[in-house]
Amino acid sequence: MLTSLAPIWRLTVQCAWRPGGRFGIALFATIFALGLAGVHVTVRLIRWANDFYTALQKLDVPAATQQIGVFFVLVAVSAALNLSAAWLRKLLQIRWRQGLTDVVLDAWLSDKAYWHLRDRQENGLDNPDQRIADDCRIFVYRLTTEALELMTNLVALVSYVAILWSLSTFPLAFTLFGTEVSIARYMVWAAPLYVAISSGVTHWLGKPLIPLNVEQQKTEADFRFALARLRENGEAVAFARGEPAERRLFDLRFAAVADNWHRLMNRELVLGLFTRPYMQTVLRIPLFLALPAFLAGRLTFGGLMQIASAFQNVVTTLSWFIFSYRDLAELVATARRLDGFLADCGTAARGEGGIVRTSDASGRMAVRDLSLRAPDGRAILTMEDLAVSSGEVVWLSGASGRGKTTLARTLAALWMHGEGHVALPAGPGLFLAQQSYLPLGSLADAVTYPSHRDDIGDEAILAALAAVGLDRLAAPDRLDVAVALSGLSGGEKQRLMLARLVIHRPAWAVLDEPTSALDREAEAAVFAAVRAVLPATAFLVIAHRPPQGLGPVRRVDLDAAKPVQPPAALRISAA
Ligand SMILES: Nc1ncnc2c1ncn2[C@@H]1O[C@H](COP(=O)(O)OP(=O)(O)OP(=O)(O)O)[C@@H](O)[C@H]1O
Repeated sequence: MLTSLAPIWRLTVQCAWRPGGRFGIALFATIFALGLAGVHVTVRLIRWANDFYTALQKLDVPAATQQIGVFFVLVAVSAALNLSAAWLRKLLQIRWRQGLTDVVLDAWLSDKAYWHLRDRQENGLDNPDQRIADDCRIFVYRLTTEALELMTNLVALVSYVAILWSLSTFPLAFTLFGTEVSIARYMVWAAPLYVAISSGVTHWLGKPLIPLNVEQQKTEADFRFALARLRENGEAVAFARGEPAERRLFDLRFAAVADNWHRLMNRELVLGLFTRPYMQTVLRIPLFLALPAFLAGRLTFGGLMQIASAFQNVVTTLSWFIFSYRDLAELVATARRLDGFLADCGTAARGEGGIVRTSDASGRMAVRDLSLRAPDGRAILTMEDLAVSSGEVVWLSGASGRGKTTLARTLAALWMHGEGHVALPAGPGLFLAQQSYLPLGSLADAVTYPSHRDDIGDEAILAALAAVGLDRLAAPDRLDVAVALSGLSGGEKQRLMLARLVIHRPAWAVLDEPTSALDREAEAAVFAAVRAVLPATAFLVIAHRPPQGLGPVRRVDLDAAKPVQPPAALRISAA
C-alpha cells in the first residue's frame, strides 16, 4: 500500500509545489469546499425524505406540495455546486498537467536523458513519448478526481453515520440457539460490515487489474511506437519493400495489445460479476434491513424512507473504494510508470567510468590517456594524446566500427563508459552528428537550429544558404516553407547542416562524416566557403576520406591505435 502511495505523493508534490502553485492549491481547496456544500445538501435531502413521505402517509396535500418545491430547490443547488466544482476541477487539471509535463520534459531533456535512454526505447522497453503525453494527463485526471472524492467522502461519511446513528434507535432482536440476542443500533453496524465484506471481495477479485493495466498501457505504447517508426523511416522501408516485415511487426505488437485486452476484460468481468449486483442491491438492502422495525410499528413510513436514505448514503460513501477500484488501479499504475521514468531520467547519464572533463584555456580540443569501452565492458578505443589547436584541421580516420563516433560522443559528454581526460575550449563549439537532423518547422528554423530564427535574422540565413551552395533555397519566400516539404536530397541536407557552421561561427567544431553524401568537388566548394568565414576555427573531422577545402589537414588514424583490455573489475561476465 505504502509503495503505491509513495510515487503518487512524489508526483503530487511536483504538480502542486511549484512557482504559481498556490493558485492550484486554492482551486483544490475551493473544489473541496464545494464538495462539502454538496454533502450538506445531501444531508438536507435525507431529512426531506422523512418530511415528504410522512406528508404522503398523512395525506397532507399542502405539506407534500411544499416538499415538492423544497425538492426542486435542493436539486437546483446541488446541480449548481456540482457543475461549478466540475468546471473548476478541469481548470485545476490543466494547470497541474502543465506543471507535471514541465517536470517530465525537463527531466527528459536535462543531462540528455533522451539520448541515454534511447537504447531502451529502441528495444521497446520504454515509451517516453507516452509518459510525457498520456501518463501526465491520466495521472492528473485521476489524482484530482480520486483525491477530492476521497476527502469529500470522508467528511460525508462522518455526517451520514451521525444521522444514521441518531435515527436507528431500535435494536435487532432475534433468538440464536435458544438465546435471546439484541443488537442495538444494528443499522449503523450493518453498513460498515456490509461494505467491509464487499471491499475485501472486491480487492481480492480486482487485484490483478493493476499489473494488467500497466501491461495494457505498455503494449499500446509499443504498438504506437512501431507505427511512428515506420513514418520516420518510410523511405528506407519503401526502398527495401519492407511492408510485409513491417506488417508482421505491427501484427505482433497488436496481438500483444489484444492478448492483454482479453485478460483485462475477463478480469473486469469477474470483478463486475460482483460489483454490478452490489451496486444494484445497495439501494434496496437498507429497506429490507429496516423492515422489521417498520413492521413492528417502531418506525413511520417517512422514518423508514429517511433511515433507508441515510443507510444508502453511508454505504455508497463507504463503497467508494469498491466503485473506484478500476480508477485507483489506473492511478497507481500511471504513478508507478511516471515515477520510474523520472528516476530513470535522473540516473540515465550516470556512467561507471571516470572521464575527467576540463576547459582548455589555450583554445584546444584535447584528449589524454583516453580508454573507451562499450556498456558491456568491451574495449572500443584507446588514445594516448590528441589535440586540435585553434585554426587547425584534424582528420580522424579509421575502419568502420573503430570508435570514431564514440570519440565524438565522448567529446560531447554523451559517452560515459571509460577513463581519461577531455578538455574543450571555453568558447562556443558545434557538433554535427552523422545523421542530418531537420527539426519540425520551417526551413529557416532548420538552418538556425538550435538558435531561434529571430536571433539570427533572415539576411544571415539567406547568406549562409548561398554560401553552402543551396542557392535554390536562398530566397526570402522559401524560408517559411515547412522543411519536411522542401524535398531536400541527402547531400542538400548535409549542406544545410554545414550552413549552421556559417550561422553559429563556432570556435571549434566536431563534424561526423559531414560530407559523405557530397562528391569531392562539392565538398571542396562547401568547405572552402565555410573556412572563409571561420578562419580560426579548430576542426575535428571524422571521415573515410581526407576533407578537402578546409585547408591543411593533419591525419589521426585510429587504426594505428590499439584497443586495450578494460580493468578486470569492469569486465562484465556473460554468465
Ligand atoms: N550504445 C552502444 N552499445 C554498445 N556498443 C556500442 C554502442 N555504440 C557504439 N558501440 C560500439 O562501439 C564501436 C564503435 O562504434 P562507432 O560508432 O564509434 O564506430 P565508427 O568508427 O564511428 O564507425 P563508422 O565508421 O561505421 O561510423 C562499435 O563496435 C559499436 O558496435
